[in-house]
Amino acid sequence: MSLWLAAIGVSRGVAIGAVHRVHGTDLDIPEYHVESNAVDAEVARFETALDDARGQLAAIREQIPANAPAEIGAFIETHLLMMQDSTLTDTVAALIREHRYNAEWALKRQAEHLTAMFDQMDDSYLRTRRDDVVHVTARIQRILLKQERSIETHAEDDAPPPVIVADELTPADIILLHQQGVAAFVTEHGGPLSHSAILARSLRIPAIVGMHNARRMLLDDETVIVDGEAGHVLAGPDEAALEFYRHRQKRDERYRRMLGMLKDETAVSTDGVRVRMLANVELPDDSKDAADVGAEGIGLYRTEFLYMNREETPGEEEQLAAYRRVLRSVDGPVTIRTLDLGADKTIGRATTKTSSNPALGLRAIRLCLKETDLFRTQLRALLRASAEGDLQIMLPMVSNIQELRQTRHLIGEVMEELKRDGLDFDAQLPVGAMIEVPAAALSAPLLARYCDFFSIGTNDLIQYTLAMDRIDDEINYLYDPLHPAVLQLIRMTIEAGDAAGIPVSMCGEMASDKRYTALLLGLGLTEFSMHPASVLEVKRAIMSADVGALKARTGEILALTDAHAYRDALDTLSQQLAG
Ligand SMILES: C=C(OP(=O)(O)O)C(=O)O
Repeated sequence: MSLWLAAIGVSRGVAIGAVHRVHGTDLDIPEYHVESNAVDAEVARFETALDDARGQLAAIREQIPANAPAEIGAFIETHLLMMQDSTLTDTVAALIREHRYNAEWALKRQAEHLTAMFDQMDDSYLRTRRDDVVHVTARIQRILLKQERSIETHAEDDAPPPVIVADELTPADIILLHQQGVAAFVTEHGGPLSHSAILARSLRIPAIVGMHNARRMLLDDETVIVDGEAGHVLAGPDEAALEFYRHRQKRDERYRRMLGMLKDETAVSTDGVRVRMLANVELPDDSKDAADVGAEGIGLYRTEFLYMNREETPGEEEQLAAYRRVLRSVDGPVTIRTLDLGADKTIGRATTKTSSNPALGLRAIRLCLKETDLFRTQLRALLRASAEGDLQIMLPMVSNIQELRQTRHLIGEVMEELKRDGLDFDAQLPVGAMIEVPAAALSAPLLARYCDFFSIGTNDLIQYTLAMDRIDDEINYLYDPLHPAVLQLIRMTIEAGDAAGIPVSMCGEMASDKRYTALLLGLGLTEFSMHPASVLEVKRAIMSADVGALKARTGEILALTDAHAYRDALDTLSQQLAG
């Protein structure tokens, strides 16, 4: 019998594959004592599980394709090393012998001890090793509990592609799983604006979040259809459903081919307004996708992904090579955002303190201005790369002028250093700010004095304006790009940019959603940046829009005070080009 489940679709497309449940770190660990004469066998059981876990990781390491980002290998190496560490291995064996604990319980006790120790450490790098302990012990626990259905067991050629069903997936998990050829992701938690969802969209992998109890309802290896647009999962589909969705896959493919014909067209509205179409990229190699859809440049390169899944932060030369790669792969300007760490994006050598409210804590530009060595290395690499192409530096989470002044001062110092070192850079390279907190939008006319451009980050702007956590699926209903407060802030930012004569683009997810294209054009936006998968679709909407008419209509709508009339009119306007 088929089972129909619904949740939040966050990355479009249809996938047909076999369920592969990834058990998280929330395992139920049994506690019991083994008989005295069974202690040796219990230790052996633990050691076999440990060996299996090492074997799994070694096998995954072998499967990493040659073109995969280097950090994926480093991430696996760290876990392998940890599995050889005696504080984990010998101590667990000793606990089994001493207390006659079952292996799972002994491992749990030692993991708790280690994580508590890491939590208390003064060194932020060591403190964050706790996550590695949690992940490594969960892998061994899953083997002991026989709950491990690792993705490498699906490696046979004719096996259906795996649909990963998990409690939640970090951006690092997504990168890792993508390398292994997954068909779709379904998670119990997460929201459409989580970085994992954004990553799934840019990798064009259908994904659904917020499907509570998915791991209970779906069984390993059963066939499922994932509709990433509607947010539906159909388990155990009959032949008619399979036929319907195979047809949908073909239709989607035809639609993509039709859009492909727009690749070399310029985005000009029916009344002659020229709009610039830029792409967002997460990894240097993604810029190839941007070129494939004819993007006119990169509007947002999220550099934090260079820092993930690895022990050490990337050095100047490595960053320089990555930035050069992006610059070479696209024609047009490349806007590189400085490190935006914090909240749902963390790195192995995380530098953030554990904060009770990470989204409001020491993150992004705040963190960079505190950890200036980290920031200087990135600025040196960025400035050196600027000698070779049209590069712009974009600062995340700016909320006051002081941050811009400090950064500009630091850039000046780094330029002096490079001059002394005899290294080239573009002394005129544009430096701009993301407008993603309400304070920045409200003070945009002032910030504009220190910025060469603005880019509106609607993902965070909506989160901070509406006081809703972008990764919390429980309050996803509050996520509303059409909220009057959000639209006013967008409008103010565009007007401030126009008045100061600096370009304003939008790189948040709102720019990539064709339902909002008409509204954004009506608000005066002329630069859109989005993941490559949406560029052609939004371009198509722009090419059929009359911007003059939309501006007049948008002005009238925003002046409405009747909430219902406002909402209805906006919905109509939003749908106008979305068809
Ligand atoms: C583009 C944005 O940044 P992030 O990487 O945080 O999604 C945004 O906030 O809109």
